[in-house]
Amino acid sequence: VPPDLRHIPKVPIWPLIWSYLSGEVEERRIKRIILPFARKADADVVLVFVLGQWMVHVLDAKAGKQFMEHRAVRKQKQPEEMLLWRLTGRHNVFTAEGEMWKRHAKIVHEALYRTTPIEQFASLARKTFALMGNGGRIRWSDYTHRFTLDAVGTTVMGYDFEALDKPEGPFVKQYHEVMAAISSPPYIFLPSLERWLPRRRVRQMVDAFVEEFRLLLERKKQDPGNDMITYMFEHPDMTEVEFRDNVIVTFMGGHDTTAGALSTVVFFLGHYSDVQARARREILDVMGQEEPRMEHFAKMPYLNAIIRESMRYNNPSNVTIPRVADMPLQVGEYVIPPQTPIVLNMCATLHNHTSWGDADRFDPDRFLRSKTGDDSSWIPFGLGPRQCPARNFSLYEQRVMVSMLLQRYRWTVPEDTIHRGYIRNAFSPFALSLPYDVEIVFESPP
Ligand code: HEM
Repeated sequence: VPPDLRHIPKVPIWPLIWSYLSGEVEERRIKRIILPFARKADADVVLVFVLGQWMVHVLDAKAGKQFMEHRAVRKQKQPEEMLLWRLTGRHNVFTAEGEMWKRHAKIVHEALYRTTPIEQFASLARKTFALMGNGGRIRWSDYTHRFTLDAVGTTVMGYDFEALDKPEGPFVKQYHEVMAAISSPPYIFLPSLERWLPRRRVRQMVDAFVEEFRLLLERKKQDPGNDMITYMFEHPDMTEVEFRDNVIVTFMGGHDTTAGALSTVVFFLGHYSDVQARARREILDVMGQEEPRMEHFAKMPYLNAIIRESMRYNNPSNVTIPRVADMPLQVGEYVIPPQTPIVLNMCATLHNHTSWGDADRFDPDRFLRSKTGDDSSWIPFGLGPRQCPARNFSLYEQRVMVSMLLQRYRWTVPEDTIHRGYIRNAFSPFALSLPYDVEIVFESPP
């Protein structure tokens, strides 16, 4: 450990290395190694060995705010070679900094604000139910991916990928192939491999996919609609490359994350039948058999609490992109030296016993009990100016899907589920928590 970091409690290195080598998912590593260590050390700021360097992990929202809202803090530069950046480009709201970020953020936030289409989410939910028919045993996690892909396609890009109707359609297939190739673990953990063993075919695949987006934008210019791209075009000072990169990054940020959240919340509702029954009573009282409207959701505190609790319990996003500063930073009781990478560990913050009490219990009511201070620690979308610009978009997408499911089906988790005991997430090179093979038994109420 560098001498200027030795004052910070250090998570033991060998269990971490073993965890990386065994392919353990990020969320398990945090709950099994980092959180118990921090609890024993009574620390909310710890050092964690990641990808060959020591990083500061912040496990508490108050300390998180100190650096995530600090003006001198910026995202750490990620390895140039990673093909993920070839895909997203570098001229977008996710990668830009300073004044350039402000410019992108203004346009993307404004466009997203105008694109929270409850009716469109509802129409795609209906399409999903038509495919599910009367129910039966269904691999729900597949449906969530198809639903969110079409949601982001139609609303952000004004383009229907038809992932629900044609899961093997050309665009969807191309997208999955590109993602699988750029997520190859050896190249994620050792990005310089791309220099020594360049993958020409994968580069061509990525470039071809990026070109698809460019063509889509070109077509959109002739055929505007009620979508984010059309609204972005109202800003003629943006370049073609900036339009394209923002659309790709929004498309990518908007799909897997919400799919994971929808898999988790429906799993928990299937697991806790009393929670499901109470939620159904609430939504039927408010909506009856009507289609959801924005004003309905203000009258559904329990549904909102369930979604919040589910995101607290298994947040799709475990850690932020590392941040750095050119000056020393006070974080909690520690001074962090300049250039030290710091991450907000959202998974740990959302399971911190000091803020949440019995953090391992699934308890939506915790959000309904007054004045617990819980809200300030509920940070699944990050913190500060760079927190997720699409948090409302995603929350409404979840509210629409779950409320409409409750109107139409009852469901349970099958006895032989692989998720007995705890919900299992797939391995993700981008440290996401996305449950896999979530099978649910749906039945239509008589
Ligand atoms: C459950 C769903 C989602 C979760 C948990 C989530 C989480 C996050 C988090 C934690 C960040 C901040 C990362 C950091 O600070 O390093 C972020 C940023 C971002 N998210 Fe989301 N997100 C979700 C859905 C979406 C959706 C639906 C979209 C687009 C339609 C989206 C687009 C973005 C973009 C563009 C950024 C970068 C913002 C910036 O750097 O200024 N996200 N998200």
